[in-house]
Amino acid sequence: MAHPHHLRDWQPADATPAVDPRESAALLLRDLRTRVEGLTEREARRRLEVHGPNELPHHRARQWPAALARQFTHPLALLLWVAAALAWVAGTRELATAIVAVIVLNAALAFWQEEQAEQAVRSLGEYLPQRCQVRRDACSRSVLAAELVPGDVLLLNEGDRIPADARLLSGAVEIDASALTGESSPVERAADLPDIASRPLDSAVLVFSGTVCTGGAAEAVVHATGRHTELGRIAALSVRVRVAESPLERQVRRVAWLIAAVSAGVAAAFLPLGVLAGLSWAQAFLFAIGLLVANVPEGLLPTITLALAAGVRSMARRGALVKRLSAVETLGSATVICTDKTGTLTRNVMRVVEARDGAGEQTSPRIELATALARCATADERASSGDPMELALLAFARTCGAEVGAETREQQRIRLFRFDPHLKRMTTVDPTTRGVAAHVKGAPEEVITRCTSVLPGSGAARPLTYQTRSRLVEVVNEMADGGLRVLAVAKRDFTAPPADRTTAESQLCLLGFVGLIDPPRPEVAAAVGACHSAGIQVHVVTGDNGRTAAAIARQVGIGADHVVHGPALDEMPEAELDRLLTSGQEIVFCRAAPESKVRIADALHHCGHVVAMTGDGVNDAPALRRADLGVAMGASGTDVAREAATIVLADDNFATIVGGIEEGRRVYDNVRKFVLYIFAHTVPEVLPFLLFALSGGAIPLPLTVLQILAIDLGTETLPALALGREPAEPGLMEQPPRKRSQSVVTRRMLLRAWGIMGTVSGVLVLIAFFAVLLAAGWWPGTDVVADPALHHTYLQATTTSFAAIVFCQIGTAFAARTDRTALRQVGLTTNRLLLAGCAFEILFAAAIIYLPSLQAVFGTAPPPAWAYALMLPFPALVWGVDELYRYRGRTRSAGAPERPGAGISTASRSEGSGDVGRDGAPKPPRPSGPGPDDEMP
Ligand SMILES: Nc1ncnc2c1ncn2[C@@H]1O[C@H](COP(=O)(O)OP(=O)(O)OP(=O)(O)O)[C@@H](O)[C@H]1O
Repeated sequence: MAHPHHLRDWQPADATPAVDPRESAALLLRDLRTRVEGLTEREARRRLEVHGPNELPHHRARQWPAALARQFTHPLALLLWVAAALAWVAGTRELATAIVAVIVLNAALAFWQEEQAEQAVRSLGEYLPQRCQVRRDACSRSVLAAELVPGDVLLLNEGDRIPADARLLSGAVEIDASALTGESSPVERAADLPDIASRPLDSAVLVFSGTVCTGGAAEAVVHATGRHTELGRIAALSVRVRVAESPLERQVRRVAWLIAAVSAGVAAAFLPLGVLAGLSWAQAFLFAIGLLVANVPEGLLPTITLALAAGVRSMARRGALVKRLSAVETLGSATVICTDKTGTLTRNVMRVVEARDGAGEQTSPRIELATALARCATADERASSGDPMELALLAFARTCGAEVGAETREQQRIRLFRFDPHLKRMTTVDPTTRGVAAHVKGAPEEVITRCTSVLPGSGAARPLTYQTRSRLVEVVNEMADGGLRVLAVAKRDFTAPPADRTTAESQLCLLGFVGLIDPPRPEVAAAVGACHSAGIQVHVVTGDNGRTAAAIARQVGIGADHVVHGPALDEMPEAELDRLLTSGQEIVFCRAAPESKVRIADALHHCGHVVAMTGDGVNDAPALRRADLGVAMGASGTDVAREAATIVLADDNFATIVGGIEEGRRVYDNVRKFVLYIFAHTVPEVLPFLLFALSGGAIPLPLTVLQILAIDLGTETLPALALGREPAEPGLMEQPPRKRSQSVVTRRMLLRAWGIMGTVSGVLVLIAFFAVLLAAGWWPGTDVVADPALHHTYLQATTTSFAAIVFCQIGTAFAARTDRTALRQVGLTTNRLLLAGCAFEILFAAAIIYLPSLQAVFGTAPPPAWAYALMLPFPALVWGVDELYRYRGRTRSAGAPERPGAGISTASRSEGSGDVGRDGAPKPPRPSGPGPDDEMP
């Protein structure tokens, strides 16, 4: 862009025009060099260059030096520092150095992992940039909030986040300024209120960036953007992303501490044992430290954070933006989804497919009906902005010959009583040739009760009789049963504008009904099926008619045997609601007020469910906050809902929630695989030490301390990380949801890690060790240090132990890839990272065994070739025994009675057409009962 030089040289800081936003609107417009019609697009671009983007300066969320320092000072690291100091004091400088190297490496790795996690969450903002409506070149358009400039005319609506500081020009809004002022009750702001407040924040004509519009509509002129706004000045950046510790991380931290305490205990116990076995105190001390260092699980926590962050990333790719790391995990344990209908289950692309006259008959629509629809709307067909339902109604009105231009409509309109989700109707008062008329549209039951006459397909209006009324109810039910959204349209003529809403909406003449079709999204039925086999129930909570909602629900396979009407829900006692929600039926809550969602979320939570609740409107915010997982609509939802929610669906699609649940389950599973793998090495590492101690020194130590360090902190790291990236296991979505209280470490996991894979590895390692020693003529009690020939054999034997553990851990890694299924089903090569990790593991081990410089440090000597032949089957043996254990588990559970939670899938399949329930109602998804997966005490 060509700019005069003086403009380009301007610093944004000096560029704010010195205006007083509290002067009169006319003066302010003049000072900002703008008009009610808005800036021109070209001028807006120019100003953007001058004032800079409407963004707050990014101060990095994390101060990296502090974050790095934390990695060196967390309790587990401190434990290692103590060990290093002790090693130094004991005179073993190289061990001390090795421990310090371990601390540094670990800190670097943890820092990098956390940085990655931060980055994953931070970048989410870029997926969902805030947009706002402005008027430019006299037309309304949607622009990025970051491109707003002083002088822009903002069009504010219910649910919008205020993107900049502005002065109202017309209209009135209700503002929630709690983010800025801490005041939680909404305040009234209107263009024509007197401005008598002492501080600008309280001014009745100003609105500020960072607050939200919870009701009403207004136009306002922007006077400050970016860091010149009040929000920018107080630098109270509202933190959108919370990186609080998740329950999973808390649990793992506990486990890490438990292991650290056990290792410290084992190390302390080793001291006297070692001395009894004939070691000097100094040597025993050294081994104790080695044991301690080897078993402190330093890498556990950051790796889990990284796994969660990877989950956040891949969910974002699937269209679900998660604002909190822990939500990934919560999603994986969801047991119930409460979903909206329009836009989530359906496509929100509406079309009028049926019209009836005031008597309920199918005739060609009269112009009165079309005119009422054209007048009673806020959408703009030409700009295709506004509610999709209204756009469909306008299109229909146009084909019936009505004038649907938004501009004339708004100019002529005398009053607008907005759509209210509680009243379920809206009304406008517009001029007619003979005076004025109130045009009403809304839910049929709300409108019919306010009618006293009907307009048939031809001829004059006639009184609404009792018979006609029952006929109308039948007609509406018939239309709704076909899945149509039915709206009633009515009008009343006045000589002068009615005084209030009640008058405008009384003694109406029913003009007819329109039925809109909104087909289900094609992918939803499969997603609902997936929920059912995963033991997840789906309830529908909608403001729409029960029959319409039930019809749509059935089309996508949701049970919908029980339809609960809003008023009935309001009167239902808590106990009955709890009973209903635990009955295992899938329920359609219809004509529900937004507050009902809070009640449903609370009741479900009370019954032990983990609830994902969707919402899009301002009134949904409390429910979104209250549910375990608030899910907001990214495309059609309001800013308010998006702020309150934990997850934002970029595409508003129900199927995306289910994708998120699968992702959450996968991440949780992978963390467990990773923990299993890390745990399994304990036995083959500790067993040699115990043998040495218990034999009273007759058996030389089969493994050195530095070799243990090389395994735990060298060869094993990459395969462990790779397990965190394992693809979803087959049958993952056929498992019932896990219990909310279930611990990551279960008894079954410990049995596999220590009892099966660990024990097998331990035995194999000792076999290899003794084979090398015995082959060279060693016998228990022979001193391997005194005899130089035997000493070399001893070095070869310990190296063989080291190599054997590496071999066994490769088998463990492959076994850990699956929790229940056979590895054949998972596929041997499906985790490329793991293959690479194992290759690294082997290269690293080879370097330690064969590079002379490393041989000196780690005390290694290349084992004889036949020892490798002996060890070659080790991976297959370790994996094979675990494979047998899993096989036994599968055959057992196949013989056992069906697990609860899988009930839903069976019910829905056996009854066909997704008609879940009836008598064979699905069981509520109860996570698997006590069994081998029993929680840790
Ligand atoms: N713009 C409108 N004008 C008049 N009536 C409306 C309008 N929008 C909705 N209604 C009526 O109010 C009822 C409830 O609408 P609301 O938007 O609250 O439902 P909802 O909860 O969004 O439904 P869904 O779950 O399908 O998204 C609708 O069934 C319809 O009868």
